[in-house]
Amino acid sequence: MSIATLAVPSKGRLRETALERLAQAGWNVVPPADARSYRATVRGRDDVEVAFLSASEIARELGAGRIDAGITGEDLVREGLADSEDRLDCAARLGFGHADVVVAVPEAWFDVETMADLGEVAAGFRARHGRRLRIATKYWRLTQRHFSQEHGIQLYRIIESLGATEGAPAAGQADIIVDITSTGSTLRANRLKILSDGVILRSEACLFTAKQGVPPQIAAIAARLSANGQKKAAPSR
Ligand SMILES: Nc1ncnc2c1ncn2[C@@H]1O[C@H](COP(=O)(O)OP(=O)(O)OP(=O)(O)O)[C@@H](O)[C@H]1O
Ligand SMILES: O=P(O)(O)OC[C@H]1O[C@H](OP(=O)(O)OP(=O)(O)O)[C@H](O)[C@@H]1O
Repeated sequence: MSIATLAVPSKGRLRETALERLAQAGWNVVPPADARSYRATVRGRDDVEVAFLSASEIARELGAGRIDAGITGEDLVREGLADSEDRLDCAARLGFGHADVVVAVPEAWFDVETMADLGEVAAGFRARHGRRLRIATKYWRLTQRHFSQEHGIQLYRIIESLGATEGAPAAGQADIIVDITSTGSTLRANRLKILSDGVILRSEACLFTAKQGVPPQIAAIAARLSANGQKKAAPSR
């Protein structure tokens, strides 16, 4: 059997739980002897190699076909790769790292509750303000798809935001935002509200694989992770 490569987040909020879930499914990742190394092994297995990469690098490496599987956030895969739905499968939803990618507008926009309302605002924006509606986000691909393809809204400008996106409207850098939210407290603190049909993606950590040519050892761990995830989602009474 040839060696399959599985990528796991090297840092950040997904790393520890990803390693825990793998261990529960029977794969104990053995940390590399040299802490600076980004390669590790799985105890008792010589048919798997573990690569520690950042969560967004995992999406890129899956897209490039350089790894057989990777645990990362669905938002990073859908945003990072143009054709991810055609090429990659979420082979196991892992039940952690939950975050929604949402469209949020200032709470003070009382008349704007839906994407259709926002479309009307966008259409009249230039006439009223002399410029297009500005959307601060780092999710430009998901934003374009949601606004242009799904809701037919074409008149807007994306302002690239790499941090503190929720602060952009108050700072006058943008009018509205597209960002992830988990507890909602950052949106509330910045007096932003989610549109009723403004949830673009409900993301969680997943084990991603290519749609075709999945090595058998990866298919096996995906099935165990998936079964364990379902047990967690529906605890017995
Ligand atoms: N409250 C949250 N804030 C940000 N990301 C969250 C939150 N909850 C879950 N996530 C998920 O965690 C993932 C990002 O993890 P993390 O922030 O550790 O990586 P990162 O630092 O963004 O990665 P990289 O270093 O590659 O940019 C995303 O898939 C995101 O959806
Ligand atoms: O809905 P909430 O629970 O408030 O979480 C959402 C916030 O958490 C994340 O930021 P974080 O402070 O973790 O920094 P990051 O953007 O660097 O990940 C994210 O970018 C949001 O701003």
